[in-house]
Amino acid sequence: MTAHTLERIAEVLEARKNAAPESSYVASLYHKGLNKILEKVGEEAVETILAAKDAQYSQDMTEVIYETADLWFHSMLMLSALNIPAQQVFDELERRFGLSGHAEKAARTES
Ligand SMILES: N=c1c2ncn([C@@H]3O[C@H](COP(=O)(O)OP(=O)(O)OP(=O)(O)O)[C@@H](O)[C@H]3O)c2ncn1[C@@H]1O[C@H](COP(=O)(O)O)[C@@H](O)[C@H]1O
Repeated sequence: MTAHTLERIAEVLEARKNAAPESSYVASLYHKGLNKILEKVGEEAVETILAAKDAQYSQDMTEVIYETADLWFHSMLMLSALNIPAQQVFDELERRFGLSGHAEKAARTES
């Protein structure tokens, strides 16, 4: 996957806003509403954490990769439901690129 893949997913999520709920998983979640989408984000976050915990002992990364993909996908769906362009998150990460986390936190707490 590249950043381009996330951009393509964002485009599909936007297009699904006009789709019938029974025709698509994404459309069905839009139809159920933001609370259901947030529930899925929470569920996928927990599943990712559990998979990561197991992976450190088993050294099998398959599940953690699968669950992280679910988490990223549902997080993008959350942004889309709130009409936040995924590009704004890409821009924020780009802005932070090369900036140490410690320096970034110091800049935030000074202002
Ligand atoms: N990347 C994904 C993607 N990742 C995960 N999922 C779905 O997310 C769900 C994950 O939920 P769970 O693991 O809890 O499984 P579940 O039991 O099916 O879910 P629940 O019934 O419990 O809600 C599964 O149904 C997956 O199929 C995805 N569904 C869609 N996409 C992308 O979105 C596009 C549009 O999808 P549709 O709207 O369905 O055409 C697709 O072409 C993909 O690119």
